[in-house]
Amino acid sequence: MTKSSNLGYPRIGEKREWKKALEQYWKGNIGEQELQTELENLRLYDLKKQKDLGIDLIPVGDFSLYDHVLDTAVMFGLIPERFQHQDEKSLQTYFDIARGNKDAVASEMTKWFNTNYHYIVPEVSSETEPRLVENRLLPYFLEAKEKHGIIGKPVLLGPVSLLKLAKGYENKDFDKLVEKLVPLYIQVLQQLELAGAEWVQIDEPILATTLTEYDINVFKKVYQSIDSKLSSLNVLLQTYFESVDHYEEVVSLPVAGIGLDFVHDEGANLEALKKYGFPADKSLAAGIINGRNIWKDDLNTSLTVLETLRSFVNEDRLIVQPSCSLLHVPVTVETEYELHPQLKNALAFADQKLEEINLLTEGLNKGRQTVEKKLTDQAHCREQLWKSASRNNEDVQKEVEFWKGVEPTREQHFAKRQTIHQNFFNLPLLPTTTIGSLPQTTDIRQGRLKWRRGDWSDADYQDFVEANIKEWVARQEEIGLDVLIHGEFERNDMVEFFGEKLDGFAFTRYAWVQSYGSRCVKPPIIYGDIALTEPMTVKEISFAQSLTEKPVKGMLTGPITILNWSFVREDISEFDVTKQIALALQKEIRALEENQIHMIQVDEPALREGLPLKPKKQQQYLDEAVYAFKLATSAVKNETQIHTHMCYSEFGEIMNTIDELDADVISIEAARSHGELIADFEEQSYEKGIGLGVYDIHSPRVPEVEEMERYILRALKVLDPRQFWVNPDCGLKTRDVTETTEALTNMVKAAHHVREKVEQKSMANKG
Ligand SMILES: CN1c2c(nc(N)[nH]c2=O)NC[C@@H]1CNc1ccc(C(=O)N[C@@H](CCC(=O)N[C@@H](CCC(=O)N[C@@H](CCC(=O)O)C(=O)O)C(=O)O)C(=O)O)cc1
Ligand SMILES: N[C@@H](CCS)C(=O)O
Ligand SMILES: [Zn+2]
Repeated sequence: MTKSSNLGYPRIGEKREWKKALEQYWKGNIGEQELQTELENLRLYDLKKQKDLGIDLIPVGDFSLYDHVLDTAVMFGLIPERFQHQDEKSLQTYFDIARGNKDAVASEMTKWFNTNYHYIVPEVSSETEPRLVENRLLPYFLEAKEKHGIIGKPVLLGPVSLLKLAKGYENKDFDKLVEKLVPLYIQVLQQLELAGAEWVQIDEPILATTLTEYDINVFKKVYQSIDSKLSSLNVLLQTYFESVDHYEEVVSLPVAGIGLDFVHDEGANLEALKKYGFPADKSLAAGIINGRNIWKDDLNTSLTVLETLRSFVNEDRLIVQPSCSLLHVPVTVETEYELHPQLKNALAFADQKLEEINLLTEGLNKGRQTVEKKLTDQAHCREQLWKSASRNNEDVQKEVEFWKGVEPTREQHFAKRQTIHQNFFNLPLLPTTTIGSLPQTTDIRQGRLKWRRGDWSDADYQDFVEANIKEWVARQEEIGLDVLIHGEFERNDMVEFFGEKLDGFAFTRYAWVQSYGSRCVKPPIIYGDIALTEPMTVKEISFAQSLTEKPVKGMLTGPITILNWSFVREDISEFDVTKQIALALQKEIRALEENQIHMIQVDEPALREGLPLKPKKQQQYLDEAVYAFKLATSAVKNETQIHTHMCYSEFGEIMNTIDELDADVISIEAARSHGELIADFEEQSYEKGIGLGVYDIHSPRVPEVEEMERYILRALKVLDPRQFWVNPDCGLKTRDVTETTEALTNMVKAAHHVREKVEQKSMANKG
């Protein structure tokens, strides 16, 4: 019999119970015991649901109190030195590493491969001595067994991926560190074996990236050692997000099962399997349902792929599963009462995906005819949406066609624009600004809720938003910032907000997905052709500008970020969707200019995240990203200064692309990654305006003036003061009013101190 399996279930709960419990705990409103009880209830509910949905191999230990990479690091004693004096098993230490405390900065946070999920980067030095602090999988395994009679499949991030994702050690010490970790992994696995586990899923997502022969040899050694120490426990080596480059070697690793993604990378894993076969003594866990999108699957095609796989793999050794953990999709479509039925019928979130897996497994085990009717019904639901009028907006399609082959370019080169901007804005050296959002307090979110529920009229809500803008324009002036922002108070999220305003997007009520820690996002759904029907941001930004003599930066989200942070239709290319978004933004930018907004920031924080994992696909993606950004931003007047912003990714390798965007100023996160980005500018020259974040906005800690001064001075070792801007790492929506006011006041002081130093130096040089 073929089995069904899941790789990971969303941890946040149907109504974000997880997030609410965590935040209540952090605020001190509930204690640790209450938090743990709340989370246990949630876990047990989710386990039961998966069991009821008919899943044979249910993951345990995929749950986390913050992030699974942090869990694995802490479990093996990979605790940053600055937290080592704290109790290594305490919840306080765990959360402090993730969030920082008043004495110590948090660990870096970065994107989990090409997703909008962020993990906490483990800090490992060449001298680190890992040790098993506690086997955190064991209680999860026992809980599932005792409470629901489920023999769960513990999930664990593998040692090679863990170290590849970590930072702080020299490459030459990689082997040595892996060797130290392996016996600890073995201990964990042996304890699970003893407790009765039959399968364990070891995630090695790094196998879907490009690795060297050397790395592959490390894999061989690691899994050989693990295999030699286990007797009954079956190791399932799990890969996801792309195909594996070294197919033959990967499937030959000494493990009981291999998990492969049969959804992404245009069937490359399937091709490799057909060419090289699959070892007869291993199980194949076939990732056949897309864990990254929310569309109902084309089950007919998937069943055909599975039937092909079955001709290579014995039916008892075939496992049907999603392509990756369901962490990246919302929990259930059931509660989306307000969606148009045509759209709702075409959607599958985590629970519906598990139903699809069950159905495919049944189709394999009992024959296609037993599920034929359900397959036909599902195909019909898909077709209804596919051929709907929303996908046929002729005006939009003609405009996209018109731009084909046209290279959008600004009228003047940067050097000329720079002079025009200097005269136009007359900003001081090291101008200070922020990234766009200001604190989204409970008061603001409650106000929006009242408006959405109809307790407030549109006019009430508009007055409320304007009152906040007014208060904060005054506060920004008082603090002494040079370039102001309106604060994004009217926005629930930087992508969802635009999705709500543009044609072709649908938005949901509960379809949340974890982004980092307790923070969630509700990606809008791009189901049709995208069009701008009326200006989206002009009212609030013009209002802010009317209150001050200082420039107010208009604030938009860029085409690639809107694309990457939405769930996207699959009937046309992503590039065509991006161009539709870019053309809508082009119109919005024109409207802002017509309303006297001369500085416009077009955020692209997801540009780097979306970089394909396979190098062969990267250049095309980057070219398309540049094209879309320029399509949105190039048609502006010479005096208009275009800004962009990026955060929480590795930027070194895309510096050329950043330059090609031709934005006049870019602000990039740098402080949370502990200043690492500055080194990239030692190797590469960059001439346009740039603000490297001088403080981490994800930590409640308010940085001192001197600390930020040091950041600025460090950056000025490699960047010219005439190009440098002073700003935080990212938007301030997650911070409170006091923290924000204090931190920005300190930031402005730091900028002024350095400005004076630079001016004195320049005078001295002239003298
Ligand atoms: C910059 N980042 C973003 C990413 N992705 C995005 N799509 N958006 C981003 O901004 N990826 C990279 C980073 C990740 N950073 C963040 C930062 C902050 C958040 C965040 O704060 N998320 C909020 C949800 C925001 C939101 O939509 N809020 C709604 C309110 C929804 C709600 O909870 N309503 C309640 C009632 C209101 C209440 O009582 O508070 C309800 O319906 O019950 C709004 O403002 O209207 C979060 O809470 O997690 C995300 C990513
Ligand atoms: N303008 C946005 C960018 C976040 S990446 C903000 O400030 O929140
Ligand atoms: Zn940002």
